[in-house]
Amino acid sequence: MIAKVIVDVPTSQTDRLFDYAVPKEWENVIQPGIRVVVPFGPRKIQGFVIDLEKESTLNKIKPIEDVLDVVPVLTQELLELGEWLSEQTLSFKLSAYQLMIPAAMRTKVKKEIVLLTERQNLPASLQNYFEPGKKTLWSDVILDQKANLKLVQELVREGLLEVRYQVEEKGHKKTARYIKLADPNVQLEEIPTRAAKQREIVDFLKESIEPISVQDLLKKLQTTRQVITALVKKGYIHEFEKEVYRDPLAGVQFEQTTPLPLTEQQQQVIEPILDSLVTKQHDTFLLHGVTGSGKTEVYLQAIDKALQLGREAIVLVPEISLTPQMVQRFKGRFGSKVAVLHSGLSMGEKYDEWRKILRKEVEVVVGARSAIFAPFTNVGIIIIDEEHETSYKQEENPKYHARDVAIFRGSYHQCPVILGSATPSLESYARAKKQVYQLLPLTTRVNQRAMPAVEVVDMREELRNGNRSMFSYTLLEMLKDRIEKGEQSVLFLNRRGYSTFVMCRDCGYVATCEHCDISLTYHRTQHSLKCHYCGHEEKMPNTCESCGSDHIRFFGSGTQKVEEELTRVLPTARVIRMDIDTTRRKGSHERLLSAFGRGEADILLGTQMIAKGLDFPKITLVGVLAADSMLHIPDFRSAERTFQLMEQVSGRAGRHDLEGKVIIQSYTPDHYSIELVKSHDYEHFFKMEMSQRKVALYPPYVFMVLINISHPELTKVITVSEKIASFLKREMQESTTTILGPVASPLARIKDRYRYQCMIKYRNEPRLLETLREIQQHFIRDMNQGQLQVSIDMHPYMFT
Ligand SMILES: Nc1ncnc2c1ncn2[C@@H]1O[C@H](COP(=O)(O)OP(=O)(O)OP(=O)(O)O)[C@@H](O)[C@H]1O
Ligand SMILES: [Zn+2]
Ligand SMILES: [Zn+2]
Repeated sequence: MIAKVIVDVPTSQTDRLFDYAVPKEWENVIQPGIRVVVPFGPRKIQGFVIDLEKESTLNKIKPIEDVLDVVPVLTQELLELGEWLSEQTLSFKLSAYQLMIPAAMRTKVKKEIVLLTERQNLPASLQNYFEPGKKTLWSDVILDQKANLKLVQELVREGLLEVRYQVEEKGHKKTARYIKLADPNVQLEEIPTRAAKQREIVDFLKESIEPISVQDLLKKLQTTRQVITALVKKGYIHEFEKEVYRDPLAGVQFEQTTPLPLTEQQQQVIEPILDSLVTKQHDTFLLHGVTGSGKTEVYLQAIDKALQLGREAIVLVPEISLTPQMVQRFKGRFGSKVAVLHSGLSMGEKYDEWRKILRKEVEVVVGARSAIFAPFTNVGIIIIDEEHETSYKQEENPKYHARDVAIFRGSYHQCPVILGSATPSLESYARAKKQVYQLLPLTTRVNQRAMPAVEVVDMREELRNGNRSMFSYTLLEMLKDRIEKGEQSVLFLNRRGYSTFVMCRDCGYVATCEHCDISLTYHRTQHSLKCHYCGHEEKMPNTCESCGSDHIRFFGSGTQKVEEELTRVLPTARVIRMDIDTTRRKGSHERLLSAFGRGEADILLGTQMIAKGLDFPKITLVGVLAADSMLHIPDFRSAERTFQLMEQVSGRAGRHDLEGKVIIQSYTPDHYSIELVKSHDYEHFFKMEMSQRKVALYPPYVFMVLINISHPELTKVITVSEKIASFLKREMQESTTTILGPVASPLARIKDRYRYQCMIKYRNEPRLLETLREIQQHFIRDMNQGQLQVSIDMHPYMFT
């Protein structure tokens, strides 16, 4: 028997299956999805077993040296998914598989085998490894006798043993002492009546189904340690170690919630979802529901159905909205059936949550992007909330999009996938229009609550009227009014995109590229404006091309500056500032939000991180300080992002009984992405934006690939970039595919590496993946030496 192994060496040459002999004793034990240690040249390294075969075509193969898992850490589905993912993202198979297992398992920590039963219940040959009070290391058992592995594997399956990583962490409290009856049928009369306390314990244990921890028992029965010890000595009860998970939410009380009666619209959208669940059909739904329309309740009830059918649920939410408020809603409905995965967890906590999934101790996982790889085997529904969020795309290798993975898994399990958003991505909405996805609209807020009234303030006008402050008269008046009434306000400042573009403060004019319809970027060193798509360059103007004013300059200020200004104009206002600086420490994000929730501040001032998920009844005013800053990022999605963000921020106001009001300050109030927020008209925005994309040839009309080339020497970057561009021009279909560049990247130098990029726009290019692979292969030697980097991003979201 031989095993086909992907080894832990991330290079192109080793990105293939290697053959290793399976030792006789390990046949039928080693399965696909198990990790092994194999000799590789002079070293011993880890690898994933992908497949097993009768024999090898090679005549000399080395044997597997050690086994790292008793049960596969990757299911058959995940093995196939990894293969597909590495093809689609042009990355190493190894990297794809490593995405799917928790970091704790990739570190070099020791494993121990934990006894979950009495020693005498083990086969005789294993008993000696388990001395009372001593830890049993995996390596001692397995490497001693190869045949032990098979035994251990069986015992793990039967639940008598468990293999556990020793992830050492601060505050690590992994096990507790537990007790249970030695003989569940013990007669109470056997214990002398004078030992009343002992009788009480035995009586209690006879009644309880689950083992109880010593600590809990002491508290419950008001008894002492001595009584327990006496019972253990007499052999009536057993004391043992039991794992307690590191629970990130320990101590947090979740109020149990029950399904709400659905509104008519909610009823209409849930029906097709339940249909596809029951008939085991893979459909992708786009749940387009305005802010506050009750999408979450639809998710909850659809998940409920999946669980009733004995299937599992995966829910993705953006990292930024994985707040206790969000987690609460899932834990409140499904309690301990929910595992939560997000980047705020420690390595050990993540490992614990992941194991709960693998062992089927939970049925629902709520998590950020990587939770899409949850090792469930009977998935019944996959939900991606806020599907338009770009954080669902991973920006490092493998550069995958969680939506694509969701659809792969949905089709594997023949189950529905729900993409939900108040402002769907253009790509998804276009697919829904073409009936690739099924559109499910929720057009009104729950209980007919009004959408907030939006007013756009023209900041050019303010300047003309002599107001040079960053707050318009209207916004300032409204803020004062809310403070007087004891209501709350949210002030949103967009930090992205500052000081890359130049704008006329008199007329709002922003210079754009005449070829690409993309904002030009200011380059300080040459004092010029450049296009990062095609390379077009022009001189920095001294006067506005549109109105002749000389008020043409950079734009922007930070949250700290806004806060200072705010306390100057509104000295009595209590302000909570939320930005990267104030939320650096673990837990500070939640602390600030709950302080605001308790009404300890009048104004919440913040960046992107306050744009979504907030559901506070007293927020009646939302102010957006500079709506334009995102609009002029050199990115073809900038209008889409602006509309989405404005709509999301507006959605925070007036979600409950009090009416909401939104003030958007802008230098380009007539731009459709700002103008259309007034009427909350997504459909109209979609039409406008689609026509722009059509003219300029951007997704969803074409697909894109971004190739980034970097090297410490500028000349080398330029030569390689030019070679790549001309190779592409030769290989791709001239009539339907466009190659843009090479051109310096928006961030032209990072960490002393010069950066250039090429872009491909295509509709249908059957040889694309193959050609890109060829490029990777061609520069393999330079790349291995670490100097040159050529990174390929299929369907890119970041153009820096
Ligand atoms: N059927 C219902 N009956 C009564 N209240 C409901 C119902 N469905 C949802 N709600 C309530 O309406 C409010 C808004 O719902 P929810 O937060 O789910 O909306 P959403 O569409 O997810 O909004 P957003 O996109 O802004 O996050 C919540 O307070 C929720 O509890
Ligand atoms: Zn251009
Ligand atoms: Zn002007």
